[in-house]
Amino acid sequence: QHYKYIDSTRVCGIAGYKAQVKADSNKRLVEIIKYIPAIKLDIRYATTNNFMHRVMYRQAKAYARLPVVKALAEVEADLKTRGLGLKIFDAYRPYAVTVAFYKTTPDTNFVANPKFGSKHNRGCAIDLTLIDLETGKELQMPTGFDSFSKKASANYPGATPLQTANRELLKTIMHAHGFTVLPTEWWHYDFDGWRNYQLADIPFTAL
Ligand SMILES: C[C@@H](N)C(=O)N[C@H](C)C(=O)O
Ligand SMILES: [Zn+2]
Repeated sequence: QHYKYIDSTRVCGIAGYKAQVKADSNKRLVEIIKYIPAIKLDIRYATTNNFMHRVMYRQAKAYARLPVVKALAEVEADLKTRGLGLKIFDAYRPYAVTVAFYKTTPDTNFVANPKFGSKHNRGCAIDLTLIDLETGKELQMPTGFDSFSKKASANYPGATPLQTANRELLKTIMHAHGFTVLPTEWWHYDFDGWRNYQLADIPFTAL
């Protein structure tokens, strides 16, 4: 496979991925819901309700590397004691989708540069928010998902006290379990060990 923005040796396809998993089973991309059954999914890129206004995924599924999902399970357990849960908007994202995003929205504050790829392409980034377990409703945050604006900044100072408290609670719990927030997007978290995982361009249907 030839890529416009990156040397193709830096992006693995299904054969390379299978070889990596054979050598190290922690490299597996696993379906998050199989490990965290109570998690809610709203996979926007499998719908037209996203900034591309196009269906980008053929399946509404969320995958991530096994250690990422184990860390997320700890987050979920921690939140459960507070009556809260998680809703996922996106997780592993094939590299080709990042390229498509960048072609329409070449703003690297909000869309990864395909020259470097996204942590999503490594199966090491999650876009998510908090929900109330009793009502199933999202907690109020400063903006909606993929609102590409200054208000989406992880430290935006102008949100209401409730929105700020919710955003900061998410940040505190995610940071305690090995994730770091993206400064420009309150909903995007990178797994701290992301360097150990290669960029991948494998459709969900092949996993
Ligand atoms: C597109 C948005 N949801 C996102 O994930 N942005 C970051 C910067 C990325 O593409 O990695
Ligand atoms: Zn993201």
